[in-house]
Amino acid sequence: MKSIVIKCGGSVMEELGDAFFDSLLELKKEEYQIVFVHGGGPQINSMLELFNIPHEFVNGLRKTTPEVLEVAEMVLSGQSNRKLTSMIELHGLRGFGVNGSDAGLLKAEFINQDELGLVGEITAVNQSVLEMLFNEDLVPVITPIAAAEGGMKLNINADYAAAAVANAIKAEHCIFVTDVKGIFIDGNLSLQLDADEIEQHINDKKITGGMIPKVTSALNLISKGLNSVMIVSGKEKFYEEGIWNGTNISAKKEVLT
Ligand SMILES: Nc1ncnc2c1ncn2[C@@H]1O[C@H](COP(=O)(O)OP(=O)(O)O)[C@@H](O)[C@H]1O
Ligand SMILES: CC(=O)N[C@@H](CCC(=O)OP(=O)(O)O)C(=O)O
Repeated sequence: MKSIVIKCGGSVMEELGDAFFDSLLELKKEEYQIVFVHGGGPQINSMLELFNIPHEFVNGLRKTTPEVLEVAEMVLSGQSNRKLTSMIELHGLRGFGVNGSDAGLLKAEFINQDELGLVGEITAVNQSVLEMLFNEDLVPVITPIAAAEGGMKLNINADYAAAAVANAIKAEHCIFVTDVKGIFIDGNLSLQLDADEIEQHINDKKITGGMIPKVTSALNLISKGLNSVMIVSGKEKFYEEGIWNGTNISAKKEVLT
């Protein structure tokens, strides 16, 4: 069975349109098993501001106190997951929302508790939960909250969560859906970038902020043998008749002859 992991960022969640879902249905027709992992960073920020809870990011990861975790889970699981799962359902697929901490789907350990608080990295993915959903032709929609030892929950960056799922199920593709068409360098969309170029662009501060966890995850996946990783926009068709629109991340750039 071939599968595809689609990470949908909070930046674009409210703007997903028919074009995005047309691409999704095309992939479904090609018999890909689809798995969603979603974010919701901007929505968590808004809710924290509403509650007057200070928020802070360290290297692109949210510093997560117990209070922040409660709001993050409420927004991710209660709002972002619900919205995305409903939209998937409305567009003809059968979405099934699941929190990463349910049934040990995502297991994690602390990254650096002193610096980041309740933030984790995924150590294991319980594939039997996903297989059960695949067997029922359901599309899992996973919230990036994971279970740690002792029943504690940890907040996971959604890009990292998507990469961990793609790696675990040996997906053919991992697609990072965001609010831009792909990676822009000096104002131009890059159709393909390799590991060396990405490292250079990060050093030169041409790839910054929320794009860094995406490219880091992408390179990690490529190094583990995943077939293709793309950064695409959720505002348009990202796949049509075998053609991907966006930035392809590769280990080494193909030399076109
Ligand atoms: N070189 C780049 N090309 C395109 N976007 C970039 C680049 N460097 C940083 N970004 C930023 O990354 C953002 C996407 O990441 P993020 O806001 O975390 O989205 P998401 O919620 O989809 O994960 C873009 O909106 C853009 O502001
Ligand atoms: C640890 C950490 O940073 N977790 C993220 C989880 C959501 C996320 O990653 O959402 P986007 O994909 O929309 O950025 C957060 O709390 O914002």
